[in-house]
Amino acid sequence: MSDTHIHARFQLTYADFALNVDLTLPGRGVTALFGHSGSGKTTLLRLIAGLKTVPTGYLCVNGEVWQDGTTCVPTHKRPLGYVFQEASLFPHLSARGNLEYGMKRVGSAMDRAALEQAVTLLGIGHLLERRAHQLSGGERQRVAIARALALHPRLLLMDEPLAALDLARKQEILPYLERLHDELEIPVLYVSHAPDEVARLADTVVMMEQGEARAVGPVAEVFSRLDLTLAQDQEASAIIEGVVLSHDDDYALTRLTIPGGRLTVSRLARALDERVRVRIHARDVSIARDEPGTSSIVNILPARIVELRELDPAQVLVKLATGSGEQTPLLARITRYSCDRLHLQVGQPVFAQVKAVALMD
Ligand SMILES: Nc1ncnc2c1ncn2[C@@H]1O[C@H](COP(=O)(O)OP(=O)(O)OP(=O)(O)O)[C@@H](O)[C@H]1O
Repeated sequence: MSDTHIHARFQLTYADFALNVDLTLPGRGVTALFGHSGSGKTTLLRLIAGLKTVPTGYLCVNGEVWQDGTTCVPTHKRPLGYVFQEASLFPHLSARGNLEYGMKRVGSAMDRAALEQAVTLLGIGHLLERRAHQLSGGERQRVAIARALALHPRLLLMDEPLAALDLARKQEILPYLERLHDELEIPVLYVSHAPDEVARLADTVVMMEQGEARAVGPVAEVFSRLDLTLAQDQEASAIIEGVVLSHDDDYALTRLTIPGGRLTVSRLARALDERVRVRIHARDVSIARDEPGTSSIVNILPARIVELRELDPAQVLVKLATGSGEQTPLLARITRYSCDRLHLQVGQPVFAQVKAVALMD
């Protein structure tokens, strides 16, 4: 059976920094390289692109070895697309000119179908005759992504593609990026230090810390690990994948199916059966030992306590598992006082009261 993974093993030492990773990542979908500034995300991406090489490195992408002890395919021969923070378009060329310029480099290997598909995926058909300077930052970045995809890469690398954009431009481009994990057959490695972006776009997260991969796994799993800084942050939240089950137009509500259970949220402008990703902040979840009788809170979910972690003298973070098979992680941030008063313990069945659920877009 063919290998549908990315295997990447690199060790590198600079004067004040060392990178040491040995990763096996999915060969499809969006994998975020996530971490603080200086944790080594860009260095890792450059090693994967071959822009930086170390003699002991190993890289195999969906069964193709790009680097091992004897071979190191040079960057320009690696079938990859690279999107940088700033879209580096030629200002004197139109969007179309920029797309085709990239394709000329691959000569006979150029693939019109790939170009058409990239133009459609990024929604830039109506912008093709505009010069680069007549495009907004978000539109330029969409052209840059389409240009990378038009080369029919077998791996797409994106280094903080939204970092140079203001909030409005980010919102404009995010829906197009979201399509990447639904519609692209190739793997995408996406560098970001923004938890929101990662929660919304990525399937898998590699959490980088001081040159090492501190955690690797599905977004929902990594975001709910109490030993990682993500869960300890004020914005800590559980990420849940749901499917639209029904709408209640009378009360302006939508019911979602989530693994092993249901959630009710404000009316979503989404079709039935559509997949959605929601986040529930730890600060919006409280815990009751007994099933609350009359409550204004709509979502009261039976759950079990998986882990407790004291954040400071005042606060405790609680990891819960909800759903019939207890497969959906939830986080709750409560006072240490309440934790003691309720005698909360690992393994205990409780009720999670969810005050707010936010759609991830
Ligand atoms: N050519 C180099 N020589 C020496 N040190 C370097 C070199 N390139 C990067 N570094 C150092 O390696 C570390 C990791 O840098 P890197 O750019 O990979 O981090 P990052 O996680 O991508 O950060 P950011 O989010 O700020 O881009 C930093 O401390 C940086 O100063």
